[in-house]
Amino acid sequence: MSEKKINGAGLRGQSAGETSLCTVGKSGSGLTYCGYDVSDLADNASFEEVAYLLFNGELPNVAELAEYKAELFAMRDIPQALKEVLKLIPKDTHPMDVMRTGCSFLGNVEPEVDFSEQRKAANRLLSAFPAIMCYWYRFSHEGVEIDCTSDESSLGGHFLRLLKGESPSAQHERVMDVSLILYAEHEFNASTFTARVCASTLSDMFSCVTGAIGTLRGPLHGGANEAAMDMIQKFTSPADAKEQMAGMLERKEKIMGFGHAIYRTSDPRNDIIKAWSEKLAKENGDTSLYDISVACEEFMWDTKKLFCNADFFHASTYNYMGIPTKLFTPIFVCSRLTGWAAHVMEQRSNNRIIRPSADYIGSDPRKVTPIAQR
Ligand SMILES: CC(=O)SCCNC(=O)CCNC(=O)[C@H](O)C(C)(C)COP(=O)(O)OP(=O)(O)OC[C@H]1O[C@@H](n2cnc3c(N)ncnc32)[C@H](O)[C@@H]1OP(=O)(O)O
Ligand SMILES: O=C([O-])CC(=O)C(=O)O
Repeated sequence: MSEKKINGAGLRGQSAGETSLCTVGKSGSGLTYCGYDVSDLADNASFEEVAYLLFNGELPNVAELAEYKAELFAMRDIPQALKEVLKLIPKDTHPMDVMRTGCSFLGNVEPEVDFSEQRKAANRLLSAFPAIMCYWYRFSHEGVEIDCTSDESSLGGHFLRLLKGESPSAQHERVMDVSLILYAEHEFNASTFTARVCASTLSDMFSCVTGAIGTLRGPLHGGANEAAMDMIQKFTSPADAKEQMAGMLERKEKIMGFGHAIYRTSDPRNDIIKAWSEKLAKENGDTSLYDISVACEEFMWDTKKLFCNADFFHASTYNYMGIPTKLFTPIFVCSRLTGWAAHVMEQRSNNRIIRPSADYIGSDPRKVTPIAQR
């Protein structure tokens, strides 16, 4: 294999278009949605307000939010045909593959016929994703065919209710809301860029989102929250974490949940989700997972100057809320759908097909040797 080239690889540092949705590593705490700092939104808004903001460019007033939530509420159930498809998917399938199939199938039975339906398609997916995930999970793991509707007023609460079959505590509902806000949007990250490339061919919303789900699945992107959980669960104590991580670095293994393509010294989402992890740990009475996570953070900073990204403390936070590890990345999907769909709409509003060039590094021109002589 040729030596790895870093300069210019991964399009790093190159602008690939314009957006009015988000800045990363520029102003405020380092992450803004439509001009609002993410920490301000996490403290003072709900996920539905953030979804409205991303789709409309402005935060809703009381009446607009009530109307929007009623619209989402009415679309939470999924068609029977989709339930039948979900029932066929085996238990050991990765839930991200279930989300991908669920999204794609919904696009079969409720297609976005033309772009005048783009907002409806986006809201439909936003409302239906918790049901797609939980219907499959509860059927394949517990043999239960759940009711996909609930009277929980927030999408985060609705998801927890479908997952556990009971109303979540106000605190768990709030943590889920904050988590969904933190994951909602992040400029031209890999999955969003996938969605925009797909949109630039004038494809439909369901295709754009299906492609984005496949991209988010990888452990270098959204899949890192699940991978981080798998890692910290293996550590028996803070000291053991440091020792084992030293070995991983020596073997040149990637430590999931650390580092970032754009941020250089910290990810502004980390402080927020880390504080919730600590709060939940104390209330849980067993802080060991949190303490191990803090040891990992210290070790990575001291040895490599690498910091926790949004995914790392999400692992312990979700774990303290009793969420199964394999559903961590699908929750990211439920949130990031808002960013993806907003970018699809933005791409469509000023479109040119995305088609960069490549530097050719292959063979010089040559002739085909007849097959018998090769
Ligand atoms: C919500 C999100 O998607 S946030 C990202 C989630 N992903 C992860 O947590 C996976 C772990 N992290 C990584 O793999 C990387 O930091 C990425 C993919 C996030 C960013 O990749 P890049 O932009 O190439 O990172 P960057 O240029 O800062 O890294 C350069 C070097 O730092 C080191 N490095 C960066 N992150 C890590 C890490 N987590 N563990 C060990 N070494 C690392 C590597 O030596 C890397 O060089 P190499 O992989 O080419 O040998
Ligand atoms: O921006 C990135 O490259 C990855 C990321 O943090 C995100 O998508 O939230």
